[in-house]
Amino acid sequence: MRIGLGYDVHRIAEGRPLVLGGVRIDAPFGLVGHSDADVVAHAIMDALLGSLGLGDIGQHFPPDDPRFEGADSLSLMGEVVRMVGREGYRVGNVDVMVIAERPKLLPHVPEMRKRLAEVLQVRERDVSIKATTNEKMGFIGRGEGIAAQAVALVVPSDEGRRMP
Ligand SMILES: Nc1ccn([C@@H]2O[C@H](COP(=O)(O)O)[C@@H](O)[C@H]2O)c(=O)n1
Ligand SMILES: C[C@@]1(CO)OP(=O)(O)OP(=O)(O)OC[C@H]1O
Repeated sequence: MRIGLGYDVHRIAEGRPLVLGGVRIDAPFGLVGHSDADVVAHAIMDALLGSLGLGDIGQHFPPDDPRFEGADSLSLMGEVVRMVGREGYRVGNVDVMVIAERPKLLPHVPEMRKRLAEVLQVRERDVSIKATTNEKMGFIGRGEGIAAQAVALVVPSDEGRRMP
């Protein structure tokens, strides 16, 4: 079993879509990025890559590469899951902390878990998404950005899956 850590942050702007954990959230603002700027997906991808010493997402999906302009981060995550598979591992579980002053994310967590579990090829209970505000402090507290932290465990592919 191996563990990895991921972190990402994107700036908030009006007129951009807000996509978190693969879910389009109705909000008067979104996140700025070359891709869809899904910080939750990006933090998980970096945690998975880190668990196996495979570098970071920028190495695999360069932010200046036109192929990734407006990219759906869940489809990039699918590629990372395949990389994990090629190393002889599968995803065990992931745990994510989203730091956002607004909007309220709790109502969207079940859908995020569902979408992420499909791509990560795990049970929904193996995808944990938690949210916190920054108590109005700093750039997140002022509503200038949203950040996410993730840890991921990967286990050898031939290790049996525990029954639900
Ligand atoms: N964007 C957010 C932030 C927080 N939550 C939920 O509210 C709880 C309290 O947050 P505090 O920052 O005041 O501790 C938190 O535990 C989450 O359940 C949320 O849904 N969306
Ligand atoms: C996935 C990528 C692709 O451009 O997304 P970005 O929106 O540029 O986001 P960032 O977290 O700054 O860098 C990761 C990139 O590899």
